[in-house]
Amino acid sequence: MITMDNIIREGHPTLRRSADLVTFPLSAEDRKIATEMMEFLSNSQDEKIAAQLNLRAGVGLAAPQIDVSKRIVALLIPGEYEDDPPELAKVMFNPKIVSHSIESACLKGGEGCLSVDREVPGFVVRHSRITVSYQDAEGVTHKARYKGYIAIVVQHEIDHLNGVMFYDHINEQAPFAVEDDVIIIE
Ligand SMILES: CNC(=O)c1cccc(C)c1Nc1nc(N2CCN(c3ccccc3Cl)CC2)nc(N2CSC[C@H]2C(=O)NC)n1
Ligand code: NI
Repeated sequence: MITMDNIIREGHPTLRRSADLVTFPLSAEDRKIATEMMEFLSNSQDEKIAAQLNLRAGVGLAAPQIDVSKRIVALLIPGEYEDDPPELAKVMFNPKIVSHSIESACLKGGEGCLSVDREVPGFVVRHSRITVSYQDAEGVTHKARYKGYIAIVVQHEIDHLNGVMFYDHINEQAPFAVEDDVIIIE
């Protein structure tokens, strides 16, 4: 099971590496990694389990964050209300943004990262809409379009596969300065 002890923190070189493509059919190890990443996100969002295991909540996790330099991303984005189904519950292998809007967006609250044990204030400006190509656990290639909060999360996690941290996108001189056409997501 993945706990915070398995999550590497900024400064660890793996976070700045470009991760390797996953080959198919999946090895038993890669299948296990994907399952455990999803289980971590679920545990991290469960108040009781997160308290017991001292987990920080996350809606996305990339394999490099558990020191596995492979192009695997897990996403678990809850629905609006407690008993709603998740907005997105998916493991993507070899995800790639194949097209995106000209329009940009950012989270009003800024971004947090399980590998960053500090608040880094500032708007992280990203594409507001993206089209992602990825493979599922059977190696079947899919294309999906995302917008809003989900698009932001997917971009944050794909960044991890390319050694990019969210604060690389923050304007140091003016962290909250944004062009007037950037969508600010509540
Ligand atoms: C510094 N300011 C802030 O963090 C920040 C501050 C305010 C608003 C936002 C929106 C912020 N930003 C932000 N909030 C989140 N969560 C909201 C709380 N939630 C959660 C918490 C508890 C239970 C269940 C859940 Cl679901 C977990 C997810 N997550 C991310 N990111 C950046 S993209 C990947 C994603 C991630 O999983 N990070 C670990 N950013
Ligand atoms: Ni992160």
